[in-house]
Amino acid sequence: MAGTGLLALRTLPGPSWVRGSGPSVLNRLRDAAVVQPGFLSTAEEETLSRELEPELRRRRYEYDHWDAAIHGFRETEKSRWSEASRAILQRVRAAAFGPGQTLLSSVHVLDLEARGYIKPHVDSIKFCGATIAGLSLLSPSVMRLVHTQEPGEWLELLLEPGSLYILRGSARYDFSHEILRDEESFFGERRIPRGRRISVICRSLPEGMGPGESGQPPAAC
Ligand SMILES: O=C(O)CCC(=O)C(=O)O
Ligand SMILES: [Fe+2]
Ligand SMILES: [Mn+2]
Repeated sequence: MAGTGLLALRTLPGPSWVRGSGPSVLNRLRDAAVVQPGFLSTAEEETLSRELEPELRRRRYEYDHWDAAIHGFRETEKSRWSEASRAILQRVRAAAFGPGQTLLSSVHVLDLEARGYIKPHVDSIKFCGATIAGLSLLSPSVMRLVHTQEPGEWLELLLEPGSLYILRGSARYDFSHEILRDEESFFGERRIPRGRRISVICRSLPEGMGPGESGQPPAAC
């Protein structure tokens, strides 16, 4: 019979929605790249998608330039929300941000179609502060983080619908992040078929910048 000690050893590498190139990077990013599966209830997922759908549908998917980070997407910066959605966003704030952090006044809503994807990038340090927190709706996806100086160091996050991810500190500044396209959408051996995915992303303002001084952040921050 296996003792509890052995069981603990076997499950040590971390939660089943985070994988990495090794124990050192998993340990270092333990609090910097976080996934909370099931953060949203089914009712909350529906509240958000019902509210977002009509606004998104007015826009056309963009494919843009060969060097753009995001392909097959439409997006909006949303600052007016229903009361039910405001309560959800308040929970995100409490879960992801510290009391000293100010958030960008509008929330980034990104709709990736089934063949849409996001190439590796680091969010602009001019417009975004130390913390990025995103809710995922509709389709699961895999977010990959790769160290910008040490490409052998990586992390993969399994983002199920209803999950919240948080990137802060080193995960946000020292690693690029990307959302894998359908053909490459694997979490380890496990195939994660990509459908349409909507993300709702809250970001902190760069330190020392008041809410009125942020200027106009670019569409994809
Ligand atoms: O869709 C997401 O969760 C991430 C989007 C992203 O990386 C960005 O807009 O900079
Ligand atoms: Fe990003
Ligand atoms: Mn961006």
